[in-house]
Amino acid sequence: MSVELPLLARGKVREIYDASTPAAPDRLLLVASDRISAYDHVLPTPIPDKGRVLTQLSVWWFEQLTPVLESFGASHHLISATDVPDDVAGRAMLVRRLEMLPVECVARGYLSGSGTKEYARTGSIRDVALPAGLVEGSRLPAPVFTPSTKAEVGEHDEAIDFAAVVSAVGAGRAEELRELTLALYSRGAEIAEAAGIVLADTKFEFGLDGDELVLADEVLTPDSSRFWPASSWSPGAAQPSYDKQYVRDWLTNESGWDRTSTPPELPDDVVAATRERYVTAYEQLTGRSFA
Ligand SMILES: Nc1ncnc(-c2cnn(Cc3cccc(F)c3)c2)c1Cl
Repeated sequence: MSVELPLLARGKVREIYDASTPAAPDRLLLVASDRISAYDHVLPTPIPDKGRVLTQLSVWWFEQLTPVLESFGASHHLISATDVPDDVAGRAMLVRRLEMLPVECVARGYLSGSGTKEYARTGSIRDVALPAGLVEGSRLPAPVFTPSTKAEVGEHDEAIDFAAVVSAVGAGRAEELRELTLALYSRGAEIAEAAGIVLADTKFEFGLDGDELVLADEVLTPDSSRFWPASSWSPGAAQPSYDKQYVRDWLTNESGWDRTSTPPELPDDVVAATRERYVTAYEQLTGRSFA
């Protein structure tokens, strides 16, 4: 793939390019690859169309969430998902370049992953006390804002408390981030639930355009969120991932991989089933067929 623009950053499964021109400065191109990561490793086998499905899902969510953003006097960074280079058609977004805020804005509606461990130790998540008796996969009484700092490439994000957010962005902006994060999550979870998908948690990134708060990055995709099939939701154990479970199960039960060396290639049937999960999630959520 040869996007003839200066590469600014490369994530595990995405790249970001400088798309500014003298006529249109302060623009970036966010490109989603077909790469998939599991157990903190980028796998060698691409999932055909994963980049396109997740990009088109973000585009659709930007449309759905615009009323929530506007109610906060905020906006999103998407300029165009069609005015992009041919060789990344459908899997790239032309966006406004923002001054990114140094906070990963995570909202959790369910107990899972690091949240379960924190709850087991303290009976709460950050500064939010929770009822006793919750287990892995339990729905929380109300969604919780659990911010973290952006880690260096390859490291895990580090949990921070609300006071640290205030230190980073000021009290007013911190409160706005928490309220907007929770409102966007709640709207997303409501739409997902109607489509048979549990949106267990998600991570938003925001930036500033002048003094305006802007929703950035990818939004409510299975890479930035935990998607669980509602039909199999059963608190008390780790919930199956809507999109990555075939890959995780094969890697754990069939491949013999030791989870430290370079991961093996995926078999064709696991690739095909995983592609189908991404397409199905898109079609169930949006009601649109994936071209
Ligand atoms: N609108 C924006 N303005 C300024 N910066 C960003 C920005 C920087 N980094 N990221 C995360 C990321 C997205 C993809 C590939 C990567 F390597 C990293 C997003 C954005 Cl989205």
